[in-house]
Amino acid sequence: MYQFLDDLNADQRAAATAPLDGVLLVLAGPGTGKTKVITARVAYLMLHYKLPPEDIVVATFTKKAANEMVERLDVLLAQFPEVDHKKLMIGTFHSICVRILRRYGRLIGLNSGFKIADEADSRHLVKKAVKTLSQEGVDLASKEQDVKSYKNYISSHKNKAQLPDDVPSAKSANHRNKYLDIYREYQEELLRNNVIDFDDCLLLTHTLLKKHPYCMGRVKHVLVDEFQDTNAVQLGLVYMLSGYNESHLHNVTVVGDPDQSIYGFRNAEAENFFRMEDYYRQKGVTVSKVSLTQNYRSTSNILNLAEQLMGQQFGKREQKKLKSNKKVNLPVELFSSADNKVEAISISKKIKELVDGAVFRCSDVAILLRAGFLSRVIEQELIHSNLPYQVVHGRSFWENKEIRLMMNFMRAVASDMDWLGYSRCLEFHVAGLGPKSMQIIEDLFMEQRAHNEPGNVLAILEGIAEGRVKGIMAKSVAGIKEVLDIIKSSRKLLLDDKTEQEQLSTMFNNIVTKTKLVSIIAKERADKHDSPEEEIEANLNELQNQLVSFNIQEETLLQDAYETEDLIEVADESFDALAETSASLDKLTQFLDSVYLYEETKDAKKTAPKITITTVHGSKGLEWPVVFVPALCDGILPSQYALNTSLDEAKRQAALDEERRCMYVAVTRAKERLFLSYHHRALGFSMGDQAKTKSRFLNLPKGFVQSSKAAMLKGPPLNLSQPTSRFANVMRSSPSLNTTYKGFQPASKLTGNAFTPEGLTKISKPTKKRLGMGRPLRFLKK
Ligand SMILES: Nc1ncnc2c1ncn2[C@@H]1O[C@H](COP(=O)(O)OP(=O)(O)OP(=O)(O)O)[C@@H](O)[C@H]1O
Repeated sequence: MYQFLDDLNADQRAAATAPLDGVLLVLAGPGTGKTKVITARVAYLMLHYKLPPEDIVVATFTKKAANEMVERLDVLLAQFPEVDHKKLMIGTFHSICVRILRRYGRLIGLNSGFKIADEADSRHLVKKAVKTLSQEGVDLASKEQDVKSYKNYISSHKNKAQLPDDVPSAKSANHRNKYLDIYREYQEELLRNNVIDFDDCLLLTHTLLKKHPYCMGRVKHVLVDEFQDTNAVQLGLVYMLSGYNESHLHNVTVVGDPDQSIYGFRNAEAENFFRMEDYYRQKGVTVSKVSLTQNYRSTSNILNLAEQLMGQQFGKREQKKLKSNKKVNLPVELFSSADNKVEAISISKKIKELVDGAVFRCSDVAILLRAGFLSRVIEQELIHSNLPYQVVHGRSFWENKEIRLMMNFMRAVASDMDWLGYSRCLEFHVAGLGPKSMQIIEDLFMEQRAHNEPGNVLAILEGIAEGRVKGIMAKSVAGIKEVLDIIKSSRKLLLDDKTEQEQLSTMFNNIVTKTKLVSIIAKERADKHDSPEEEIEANLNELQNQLVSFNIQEETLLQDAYETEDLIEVADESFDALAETSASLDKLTQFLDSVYLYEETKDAKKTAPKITITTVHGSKGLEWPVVFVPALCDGILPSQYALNTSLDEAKRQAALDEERRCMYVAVTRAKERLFLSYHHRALGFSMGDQAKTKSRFLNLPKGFVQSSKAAMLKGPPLNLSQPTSRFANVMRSSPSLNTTYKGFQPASKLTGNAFTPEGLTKISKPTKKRLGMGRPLRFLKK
């Protein structure tokens, strides 16, 4: 009927074309085409059942997955120009919720110009809540560790859809729950500061839809990808989004694989499949299930190993019988090395062998790591071997000081209501601005907020600059004037008669230059590096790239006039409050939102031919012909936490099961070749070398892997004093160290460093040092 259905096998087609009404659960193993099916189903819903795209909600696990789905739809629907799939409400749960809150948040007292709090904001506000309660006489510990446990308490309740009043102990008057007091005070702080935290994106939408379900009353179908990683609030959101439109009640499609549930630390619950089934059956809704067993990705050796691994699971699990369609079936290789450096050398040699044999290209290869810190030693060896690679960033990139500061300056440029963003800029840039002066400014802002105004930090700072506020030292007033100049001049640049990309990049450079960010942070790091500018500039270039190349998400669903009169009023007020002065400012705001929602904007698969290094969590939903999973040692995979004997048995087993699923996700990314490895010593830790043992997950019966002892470590010894030009070539191709975007001047140019749009001209000592170059490696000295 539709050509795209011809590309599906019978089970896949049954899922894609299932009846519109009712609940469809697609439970299937890795590589069985779940993504393909959900995409085809969306197309089918629009074409066959004529559902308007703006009435369909599609929740994906990452922004990347949403983009990929839209691209696939571009192809599937090429012959149907009448269907505008760009209007789909598609994105991560968090981004969909933020869009809903921006539009209707007013109904629950939220200001539409809210910002999303980052880790630092949220920690700061917890500390503030503790301070306020302590001043009221509550005895509270306030060490970093305590703050962390307060945050965990808050987050775990938010993930169960419990606001302070919903926490069970809130109803018992018998004892005072200090944690709950902090939670309550923290929520007030968020509101006072006009920010919401990461968990609130979901929780507040949940609260909104509970009270005002008609807001999203036109939704006709809800689809969720990677359903095994949803938490209780997300499940509740699915119920609500699909539970109001009477003509399309409870129309839901979810796809997923309980074996790939690896977000337990964010309270994801793989049992949601079964909960959902029970919930709808009790409501008398038809629930149908389709399972997919044909695997199109991996060889049978890879599939057998994966199944064997999951057979060790403590928890209940149905056996999977996946069939491979691959003709060539090479063994999975396992090798052990004396230490992590030998392991890294073995990996780069093996990659060279595969690439030189012209069987694979570098872009066919991925190295998947349990934790980001494991990449350093591997990067070093890839550079030595002249192998181009890219590191797909984890959270750590966003935690660099220069990145956090730039983000705060951009937050201030984007909104005058963002006191937390402004306060970090003031702390950084204004000399002599002590806690007392900061308190004066904060009090003025809070006074505005107490009068139900959104708050305007810029106006307060202007008041100070004009001498209308007492108590701020003259030296600080001069600094405040500079901050005002940075913000105002940056905004002006966003209105210049230039392309959007040029506006954003000149705005970015303006902040870098006027704050003297590079030299100030470099000075702070001088004791750790010989010349840290290079690393700071590389990071800033990367941030600038991400900003300029950011893809704005269409918000059509929420801009359509389908609402009742009351809702139109709410939405219009929100729109007025958000009335932006330029498209670039709009884009800046969306970019900031996406970063605070931790949505990686760079696409791992779309860059030049390079080896990908990423974490297992970052590899979800992706596939490569060749996959290496190194450092399979107890304490790494499974992580130390899961081995902690002080945990009670049930918790320890659950943690181990989650770690095992992590390994399952890693190995099932491989299409043709899979290389597993471990080492006996980890070198180069500040506490000294560490002895390591083989991961318990590798205790497999004979025949599943082909073992060797660092057998690949052959060939000429590595020359560690290679000419710098050789490094330069590699550095040029490594975006993690130097990226440029066509059409704008890299931030590094402003400080005249060795970066050029073409790449690095030399590797300086600090970079070598960061990557551990320039000193003989221990194992070679032996
Ligand atoms: N019917 C089919 N015919 C040919 N190739 C297919 C078919 N279905 C899926 N594939 C291919 O199989 C691979 C895996 O598909 P997809 O990424 O959709 O799987 P998945 O089930 O979402 O995997 P995972 O859960 O591991 O992320 C892709 O390369 C896809 O193009």
